[in-house]
Amino acid sequence: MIQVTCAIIAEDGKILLAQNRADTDHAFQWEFPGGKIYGNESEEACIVREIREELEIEVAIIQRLAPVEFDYGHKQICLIPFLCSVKSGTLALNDHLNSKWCEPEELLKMDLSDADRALLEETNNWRLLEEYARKKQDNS
Ligand SMILES: Nc1nc2c([nH]c(=O)n2[C@H]2C[C@H](O)[C@@H](COP(=O)(O)OP(=O)(O)OP(=O)(O)O)O2)c(=O)[nH]1
Repeated sequence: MIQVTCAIIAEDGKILLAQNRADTDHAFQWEFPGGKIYGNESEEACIVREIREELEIEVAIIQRLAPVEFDYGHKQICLIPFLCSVKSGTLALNDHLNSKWCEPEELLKMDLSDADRALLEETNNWRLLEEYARKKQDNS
């Protein structure tokens, strides 16, 4: 089972999605940015590193949500989501084709990777994501 962390980054009531490049496993699909845990790296160190590498953004971790296990047939992943806020940086696309800030409801209309859809279908994850997006709107 491949351990993968992903960041649910909220700003102004919206959540950041990143689109996979054509040469990747889930070409053109949208995902929460993140990546595989290396060696004995902690989940938290992994997500902070991945977002720094991929998007040139420094994030603060707000909360770990429930991981989902997903079987793609040729690979099994455990996707570990973290609610995150932006500390600093300007969004760059070092690894992705595109990015999009989405209202929570809009996320569900996107062509998401299957594991990400499963993650959002967990009622508790969805509730916490919506609450967090709303809070980030009120703060802005
Ligand atoms: N980053 C990320 N990967 C996801 C998500 N959903 C999902 O099924 N995946 C899959 C795609 C890949 O098979 C795997 C993550 O691999 P990756 O290529 O993003 O990780 P990485 O940056 O560490 O990759 P690399 O060093 O091997 O190139 O998990 C998601 O929301 N975010």
